[in-house]
Amino acid sequence: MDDNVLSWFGQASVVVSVLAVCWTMIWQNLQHIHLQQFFARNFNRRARRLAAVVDPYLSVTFEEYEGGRIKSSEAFDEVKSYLTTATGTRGVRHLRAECGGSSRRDAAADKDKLVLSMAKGEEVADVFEGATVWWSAAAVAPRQDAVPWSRAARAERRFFRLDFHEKDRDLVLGEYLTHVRRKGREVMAKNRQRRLYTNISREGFDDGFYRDVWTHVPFDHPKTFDKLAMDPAKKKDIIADLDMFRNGKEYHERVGKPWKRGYLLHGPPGTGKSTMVAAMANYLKYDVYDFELTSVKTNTELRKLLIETKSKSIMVFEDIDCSLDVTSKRKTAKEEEEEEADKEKDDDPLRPDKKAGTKRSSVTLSGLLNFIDGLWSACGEERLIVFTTNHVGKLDPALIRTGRMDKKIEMSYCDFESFKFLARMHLSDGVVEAHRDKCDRVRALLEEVNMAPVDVGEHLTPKCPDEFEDPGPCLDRLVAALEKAKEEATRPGPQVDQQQQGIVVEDDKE
Ligand SMILES: Nc1ncnc2c1ncn2[C@@H]1O[C@H](COP(=O)(O)OP(=O)(O)OP(=O)(O)O)[C@@H](O)[C@H]1O
Ligand SMILES: [Mg+2]
Repeated sequence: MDDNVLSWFGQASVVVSVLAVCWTMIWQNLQHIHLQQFFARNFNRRARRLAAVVDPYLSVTFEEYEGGRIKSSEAFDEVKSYLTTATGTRGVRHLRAECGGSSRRDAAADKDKLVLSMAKGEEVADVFEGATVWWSAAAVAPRQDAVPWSRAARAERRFFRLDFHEKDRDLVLGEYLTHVRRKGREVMAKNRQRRLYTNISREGFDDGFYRDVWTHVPFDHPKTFDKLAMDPAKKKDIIADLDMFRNGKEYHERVGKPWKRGYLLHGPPGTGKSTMVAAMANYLKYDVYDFELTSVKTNTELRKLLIETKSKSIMVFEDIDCSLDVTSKRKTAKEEEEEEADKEKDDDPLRPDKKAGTKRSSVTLSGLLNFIDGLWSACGEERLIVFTTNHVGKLDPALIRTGRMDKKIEMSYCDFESFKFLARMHLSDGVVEAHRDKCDRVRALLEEVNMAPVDVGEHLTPKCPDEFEDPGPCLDRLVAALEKAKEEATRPGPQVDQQQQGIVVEDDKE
């Protein structure tokens, strides 16, 4: 009996083994005629059908970051803005409030306006052409095992989720989402608060892929072109150039050029370079990204900052000659690679020799050149890059060649036309005519000595309420200051730089 059972088991195991081998061979051959996929597909379809019966709802998520957290998602921002509309927040019990129009020049009603959106964990229903959809705001908590110095891993991942019935699939994924994005963009334009961004330095704990590579305040600079003293023809020329740029989408597409333009503003201190940037931003209604290069440690970090800038913006590099070595002989690619690797090591917070508080800008000239017109410079559109400097002669020619800096504007000392403009702005419209003698004296002195508009403006500023009524003392102060400057300039010793009067605009047309 025992022997029989054993032999039966033996035979059965042989049969099973043979069957297994046969099945493997047949299965492998079936792959060639795609039957395996056919079975798999059929099975999946059945599983999906079963799931659809149990749960007929589909969902779409809109994550805050795309491209491996490199770039914030436009779709996320559009959905967020869409959900701030009355439809988007109806029935929501917990709302988030942010300031709307905050400009000093906004009407009082706009100034008090709050933009309301739903808080995390809330859900809201929306109806579109008879279909009901549900939006919810959620966030995934940071990983518990996240390395302490990795901000990306430590930051929560926010997203919006859209749920809808399968029968509305085409309507929702087609028309509804297009409607949401379009409406969201409209709301963004309406609530748009212009911003001044800065890249603050985070010593140690920063891997750069954090959502806050830029921090910002509302951009509320009061300077406009009609408050900027300069040759009217030159001003008109700059404004026309900005208009051409703003309306140049089609042109840039046609010639296959990234939609950006470089401006170099150079001239002595106090001649209005930074003021010009503010006037440009106000004219174009763009945001301003103020690049503090001394806080940027590597070329890679500079690229991350570039990626995180938005369209319709001005990227400013103030005093570029002071921020990094733009005059040195360029290094070989290998030298730069080694230097970059060294800096990456320097940034490691766990490095024992890392000294807190040591600060250095290690962006190289080639890093900056790549920033301006390398491959990455084409991500994003409608952006101006502005460099300002007091010493244009110190800059490497490659940095300011046409294509990188398309328009070069020299800001110079005050001439008589600029003086008249400043006098009318600071004092009154008829001041030049009412004080002809004093103004003639100013004219003669301005032909002999250099004075920056900032100083002329300071002397002309009334120092007490009476001086608004009688601007004579302001003009006297200016005459006295100019005479003193003339005396100092004629005294034996180092010669004062006699720069060309007025504001000179050189234009490198493409
Ligand atoms: N051309 C100008 N028209 C009107 N105001 C001017 C002009 N130039 C300078 N100012 C005034 O002088 C002040 C300083 O100007 P601004 O900061 O623009 O000079 P800058 O050229 O950027 O100087 P720096 O080279 O030191 O950075 C500002 O408050 C501005 O209002
Ligand atoms: Mg300046």
